[in-house]
Amino acid sequence: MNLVAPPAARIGAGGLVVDGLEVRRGGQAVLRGVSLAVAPGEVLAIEGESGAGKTTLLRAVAGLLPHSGQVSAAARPALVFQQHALANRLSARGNVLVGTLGRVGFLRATLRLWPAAERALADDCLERVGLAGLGARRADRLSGGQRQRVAIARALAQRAPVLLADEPVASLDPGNAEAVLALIRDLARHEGLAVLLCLHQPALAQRFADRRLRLHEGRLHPP
Ligand SMILES: Nc1ncnc2c1ncn2[C@@H]1O[C@H](COP(=O)(O)OP(=O)(O)OP(=O)(O)O)[C@@H](O)[C@H]1O
Repeated sequence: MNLVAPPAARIGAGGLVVDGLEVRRGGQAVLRGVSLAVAPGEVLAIEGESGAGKTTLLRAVAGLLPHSGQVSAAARPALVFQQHALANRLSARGNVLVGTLGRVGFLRATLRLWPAAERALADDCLERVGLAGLGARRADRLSGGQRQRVAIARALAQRAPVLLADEPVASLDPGNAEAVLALIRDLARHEGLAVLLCLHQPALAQRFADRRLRLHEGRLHPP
């Protein structure tokens, strides 16, 4: 087993524990018994060359890929992707409200009958990511950095205890990349989120993550 974890006492009810994760894609073993743990308030960065299996790891942890092994989290993790995956025609607030779908229900969401409390939460999430006042702006009229902040606000609106972020700054310029990673780190610290993120750039991982691991040949190693 490839167990790389902080002291067990640090993993509270809100953290993430992955044990013996195995995933095959296209007939090949991509993950071969990956185990890790992320405590609430902690940022764990996964590095690795292209094709190492970083996206596969996050998608399996999110329950989006068939796998064997155990994934334990208090609730379904929230996901932030490299390409934001925002609905362009919706406002920033509308995109954040999508994060509340699990509570509000598809029918009310389709009719845009969002409860006042969820609208207030969406505005609060936008404020927490530094976008107060931009709630009404269409997503396709936001900058790349602002769009990634909306994606993070949408994840916050899910109220998930675990945030999975796949190359969240790959499409951003260096200044925006640092600002978004600082935001993710601060949200972990102040709101107790357990954050598992994939990053290409070791220098950024070194600056913004509490711990780093490298995925190589299907297993986790020290960086
Ligand atoms: N849909 C798929 N079907 C079959 N094999 C796949 C599929 N998606 C990815 N793979 C393979 O799984 C392996 C891991 O891919 P993955 O996308 O997880 O790597 P990655 O580390 O995220 O790469 P990158 O940094 O380039 O995004 C690769 O060998 C890839 O070719």
